[in-house]
Amino acid sequence: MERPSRLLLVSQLCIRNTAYDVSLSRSLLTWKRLTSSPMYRFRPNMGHSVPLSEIISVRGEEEEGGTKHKDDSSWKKIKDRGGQDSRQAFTVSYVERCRQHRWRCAEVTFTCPDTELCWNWVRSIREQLASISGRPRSLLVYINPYGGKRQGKHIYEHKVAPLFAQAGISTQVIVTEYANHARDHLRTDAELSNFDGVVCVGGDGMFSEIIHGLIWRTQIDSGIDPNCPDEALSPCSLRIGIIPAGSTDCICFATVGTNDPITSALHIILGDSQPLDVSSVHHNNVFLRYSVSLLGYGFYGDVLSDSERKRWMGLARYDISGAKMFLTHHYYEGTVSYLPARGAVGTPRDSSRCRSGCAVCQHNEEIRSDRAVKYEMDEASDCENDGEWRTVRGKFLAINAACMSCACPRSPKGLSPAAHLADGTTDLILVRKCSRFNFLRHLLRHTNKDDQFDLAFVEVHRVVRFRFTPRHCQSDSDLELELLGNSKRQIFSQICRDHPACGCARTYSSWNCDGEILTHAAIDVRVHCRLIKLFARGIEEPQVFEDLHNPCAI
Ligand SMILES: CCCCCCCCCCCCC/C=C/[C@@H](O)[C@H](COP(=O)(O)O)NC(=O)CCCCC
Ligand SMILES: Nc1ncnc2c1ncn2[C@@H]1O[C@H](COP(=O)(O)OP(=O)(O)O)[C@@H](O)[C@H]1O
Ligand SMILES: [Ca+2]
Repeated sequence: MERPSRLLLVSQLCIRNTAYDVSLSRSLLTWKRLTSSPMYRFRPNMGHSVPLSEIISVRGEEEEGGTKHKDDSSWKKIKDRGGQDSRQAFTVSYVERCRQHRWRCAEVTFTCPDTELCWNWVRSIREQLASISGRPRSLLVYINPYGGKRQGKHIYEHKVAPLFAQAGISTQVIVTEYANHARDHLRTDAELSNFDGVVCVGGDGMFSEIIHGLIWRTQIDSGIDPNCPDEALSPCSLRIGIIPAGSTDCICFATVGTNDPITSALHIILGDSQPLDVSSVHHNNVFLRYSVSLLGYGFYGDVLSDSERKRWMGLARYDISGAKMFLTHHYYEGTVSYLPARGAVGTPRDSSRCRSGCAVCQHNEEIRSDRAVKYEMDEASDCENDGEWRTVRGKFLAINAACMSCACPRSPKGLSPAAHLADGTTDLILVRKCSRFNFLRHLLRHTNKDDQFDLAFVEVHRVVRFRFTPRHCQSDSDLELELLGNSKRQIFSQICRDHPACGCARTYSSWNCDGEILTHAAIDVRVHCRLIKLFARGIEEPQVFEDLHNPCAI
């Protein structure tokens, strides 16, 4: 057969005793059934192509009596029915897309007429895989054994470790022994130069530990003071992988489209890279925390504070605390000041969504860096000089900021469906005091197709920085009246008296910062564009023809 110059290898090989034309180029592995067989002459021959970038591994294979013995180091002979060595075979593992953004590892075994040809195929595919840049060879893995349903260790050992081993990735695994173990290890002890990335097995709280360790370490190594809210932070070079094993798994869901451990492991193996915006939170020029997903005061802060006392309930704690906080219907008074995102493409009310290779994120990153070069100053001073602070005062049921959509199984479109992962902005959502019925309408819209912002008491702004100052003394007698005024409300105030720690009679709420409680109510928040990178690629648009050929997708 004539070999076109762009192809590295072309051969006739067999898949399950059927002959195929198989070719390898620098970007694709393709196999197409030979049509010479009369049996197949009248059937469509679509062929199958796998991008090299989606091949996980190639290995030699030995089949004996129906049992496969796998050997990664070399190809092996396949015995025919009479036990004679007759053919050689190799198996290619690759990514197959299933429903709802899930990926699986598919395999195809090619048998070859002779040893040398088989060796040639294995070697050529391995050479091409080795030339792909960005695939991790060595990872530092932290497992929270107590996250979510306490399945972190099991998930890692049974679903993830075998895939990493298959892809030739070496790992150092640390099962955490206490809260902030991973954060502190990353801050000071970990020898990071030995690794191409860090993986966390757990939920949003565990991921938060990892970013706090990595960002802090990067700033200290770069001589940057993390306590100064105006400092431009240095981006982290190590990528982070999330194996979801938590309760909400919002960061994984919003960056991959699913909270499936195998899918996440495959994104890590392929070496995907997705930059993420990070907000820094300060109080009186003292650093408090970083946030990548939800920063919520009022409703979400109260739900988290209440749910932490119900950890023993597992995942149901958020539903119970959510219902309770909805009934208490607490509002908080204060002032929100914000700096709108200037010149950025996109608004929180857009119908388009941030997807893999998002043009809005790319555009906004370009204008941001152009502006930084033009003014020769860091982003903050640039914005502060040119931007115009706006102020909103009032009584709020919730003040939320979402750096990303915050999509999660509980709310598949998220808190701010049109927010972007890496555009340098956060969506500031202000839910003013309203009736319980209206608040319920707003909440329910997080779970259906209706627009949760299309309500008179909700406003949303795309911002690069904001501050919140709570009203210091609750002199307003409204609150008392709300709680004690009529018999119906006394029922709710009773709930509060029975649970004094729930904060129902307080002036202040706390902030829910990616699932961690911040007790300071007055905060200064600034978005740092693309401060960290994940082993992810953003949510992929469904492929139109994918389902026709892929049994796993149907
Ligand atoms: C009547 C139906 C109401 C449905 C409202 C649904 C709105 C859900 C939006 C959820 C956004 C979640 C953003 C992510 C938050 C997580 O960081 C945090 C901690 O997660 P984890 O570490 O995995 O436990 N989760 C929460 O704060 C839970 C919020 C649940 C609110 C009901
Ligand atoms: N070994 C440990 N023991 C106790 N807490 C831990 C441990 N490792 C991590 N944590 C803490 O557990 C909290 C919840 O973890 P996470 O993995 O996010 O689970 P969930 O999604 O169920 O909240 C985080 O705040 C994290 O700091
Ligand atoms: Ca963003």
